This record gives sequence, C-alpha cells and structure tokens, in this order.
Amino acid sequence: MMQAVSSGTPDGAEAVPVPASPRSVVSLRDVTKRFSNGTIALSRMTMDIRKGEFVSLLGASGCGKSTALRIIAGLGRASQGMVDWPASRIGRDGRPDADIGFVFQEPTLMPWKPVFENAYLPLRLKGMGKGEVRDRVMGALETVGLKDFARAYPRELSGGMRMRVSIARALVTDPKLLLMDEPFGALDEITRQKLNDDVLRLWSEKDLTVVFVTHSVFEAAYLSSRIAVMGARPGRVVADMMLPRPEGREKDEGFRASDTYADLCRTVSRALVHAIAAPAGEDA
Ligand SMILES: Nc1ncnc2c1ncn2[C@@H]1O[C@H](COP(=O)(O)OP(=O)(O)OP(=O)(O)O)[C@@H](O)[C@H]1O
Repeated sequence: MMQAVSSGTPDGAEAVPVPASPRSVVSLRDVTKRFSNGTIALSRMTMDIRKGEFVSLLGASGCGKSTALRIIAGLGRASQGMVDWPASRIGRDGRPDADIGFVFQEPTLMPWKPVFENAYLPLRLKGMGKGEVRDRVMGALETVGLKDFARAYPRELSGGMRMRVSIARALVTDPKLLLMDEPFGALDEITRQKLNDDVLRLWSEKDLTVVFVTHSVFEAAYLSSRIAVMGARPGRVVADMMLPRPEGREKDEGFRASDTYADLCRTVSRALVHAIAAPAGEDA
C-alpha cells in the first residue's frame, strides 16, 4: 500500500506515482523531506529495495541516510513524493503494518531490565504474554549468541554484546525487513568485524532484506549486495551500485584479505569521492 504526499513542492517538482516492481519490499519515488526548520534533508530520492537485497546507504555525515531509513521504516513521513510497501497495509498512523526490525545507532536498552526482558519488549508491546513467547525470545538470543546471558543486566555486558541484544530485539518479531542505522559505529574494529559477519550470517539464514546505514566504505563493500552512495545538500542517491557476490552471502577472513575486496573498496571509495564532489542535481 502506498503513502503518497504531494503537498508542498520545495524544489518545484510534483510526485509521479510509478508502480513498484513485484519484488519490491519498499519503493521510494521522488521522496523529498523538508523539516520544519527549512532543512531539506532529502530531495527527490527514488529507489526500489528488492526482496533479499543487502543495501547499504553510504554517505558523509548529514547527507540524509538516517532520514531515508526512518522514512523506509514508516517512522518519518515524506514531505513530498511516494513511499510504497507493496506487501503491507498502511495503518491510520500512516505506518506500514509489516514487521520491520530496526536497530538504532545506540543499543537503547533498558538498564534496569535483564537481557531477556529487553529482547522481549516488542512482543510485550504487541500484548503477547511472556510464557507464550519464551521460546521465541530465547531463540532470538540464541541467534545472536546470547542464550546464556538471558538473566544478565546490560551493565554486565560489553558494547558488542549490548548491540547483539539490540539485534535480538529487532529479530524477535521475525521481520523480513531489517533496518540498521549505523549500528556498529561506536564499536572497536575487531568487534565490528565480528558483528558484520554475524549480520551476514543472519541475512543468509533468515532470508532477510537488509537496509544498512554506514559511512564506512570498508563496511559497505564487505556487507552489501548493493550500495546506494548518497550526496549531501540536499540528500540524494548519486550512485546505485550492484556488487558482484561470486562467493555467496557469507564472507570470511579470506575475503577481507582478497584482491576482490580491495578492488571493491577502491571502486566504492571513488564513488563516494564523486558523491561528495557532485553538484546538487547530478544523480545516478
Ligand atoms: N528533526 C530534524 N529537524 C531538522 N533538521 C534535521 C532533523 N533531523 C535531521 N535533520 C537534518 O537533516 C540532514 C540529514 O540528517 P540525517 O541525520 O538524516 O543525516 P545522516 O546522513 O544520517 O547523518 P549522520 O551520518 O551524521 O547520522 C542534516 O542536515 C540534519 O541536520
């Protein structure tokens, strides 16, 4: 179902509803976001996210990545343009009823609740009893390697483990679309690499569609099947790159050390430099 907004035309353009492709999980058409203070965070962003993709939104700070992700999640509304979640109904609040998992930049755990309660939260908010979903919550914790920490409190966990709880909480509703807003930016490099591998494993095992915000070329090149490089002022997609994945979904240390990965990083880095230099209006 579509959420279309055509009031206000900050850059003089009218929204043109184009049907999403049958494989689209989310489709953005000419989406513009103008905040009440006049900041135009996104301008005419058009993008189809297709089932099974691992899409990274890559760009410099302030180019509108988080704004785009919030609109994809239905947490923020476009000022203009059209957002379509073909397989979902739109509720009265303007949000899709699809189960979408969202992992924020910070783990945002409740410090006074143990790990189990934190992961259980989305199901509690849906009115589901703890007894009824105990196995499901434990399954999500097992998926991220924290089954033995269900009774621990967030203060007893490392930063990486807290982020794993946050991922378990996003997975507990069994979403098909997982949105991650620069989740590993605050972690050390080793932990980040480990979590990158975990996310790739989850993507593969759970047949997820992932949209991942990052400003790391290396992370985007390692994880993605597709990278949308964004330019700033106003935020827009400057390059939309499909990445070759001859080795399948999962990666390993061998891939990190490979010429293929080095070449990929160079290509993505060049695209990012171009995006930063590109004058507004020069699109993919
Ligand atoms: N609620 C808001 N009100 C006004 N301006 C906002 C609001 N949220 C974001 N912005 C502005 O919109 C632009 C895009 O912000 P956004 O957070 O989407 O960028 P980003 O690429 O995710 O940045 P970062 O990588 O630093 O998180 C920025 O100029 C930001 O200051």
